[in-house]
Amino acid sequence: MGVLDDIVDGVRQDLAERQAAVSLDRLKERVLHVDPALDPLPRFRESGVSVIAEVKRSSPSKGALANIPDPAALASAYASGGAAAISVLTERRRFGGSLEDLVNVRMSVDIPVLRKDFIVTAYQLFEARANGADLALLIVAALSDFELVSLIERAESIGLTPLVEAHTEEEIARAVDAGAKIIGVNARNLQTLEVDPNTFARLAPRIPDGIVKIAESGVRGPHDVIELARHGADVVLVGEALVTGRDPRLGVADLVAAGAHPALAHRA
Ligand SMILES: O=P(O)(O)OC[C@@H](O)[C@@H](O)c1c[nH]c2ccccc12
Repeated sequence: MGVLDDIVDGVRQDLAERQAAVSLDRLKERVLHVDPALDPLPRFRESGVSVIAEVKRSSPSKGALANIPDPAALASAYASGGAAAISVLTERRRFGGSLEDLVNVRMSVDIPVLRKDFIVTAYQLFEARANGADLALLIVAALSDFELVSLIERAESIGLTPLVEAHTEEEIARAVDAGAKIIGVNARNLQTLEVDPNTFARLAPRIPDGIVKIAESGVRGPHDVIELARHGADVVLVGEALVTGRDPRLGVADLVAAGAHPALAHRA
């Protein structure tokens, strides 16, 4: 069994506890009363590479990365550095996240917020929206085609924008067929946790025009952003380099600056 299956097992156990505590009907009721979701697409489609900055305490590959006593303060710093959106890891066992982190980040910024988790049921989408998320991650490798299509449709029906993550050519085809409007190419293989820095360059040509292309994982700094821009990235999603870096605001600002000149960068 790969790492992904292990993680999803743990996620299902935690989920069962939350489902016992809060009914789906209760969540649906809460969804009716939250502020409407923000649409991230216009900003993602602007010229230049947008940056999604991630609140990430630890990871299965590296263990503890950063303390992050105040995720809201970190998110505000990211926003003032020019982030287009904030990603919040809400998975508890391996990433040290929580829905509370999501709520705190939501209250501190007015840009779109992504719930980054291992979403396998509609319940988690309602949770995401009830707690203020604007986007939700859907990982192709963790879902059947039927689940993927259903979760995309359900997400959109409650105003959540799905970010559909793929790591192989086949997964990209599945994401496209399922109707994804935003595809994240994860350079990390979630079964082995290895990062292949060429993944985006290799797979981006398989993503049809009109679909937003996000390069995820292993982005270390401005140089990588320029390289990914040359290969057609609209957005980069960065966690580790920002949470372990010196200054989150400046860290984001440097990445944004590197991605700001696509006219030059795209001329591969
Ligand atoms: O910390 P990095 O290497 O910058 O990566 C961020 C993000 O891509 C990574 O956290 C991630 C991508 N897809 C995921 C799915 C689940 C959990 C985490 C992830």
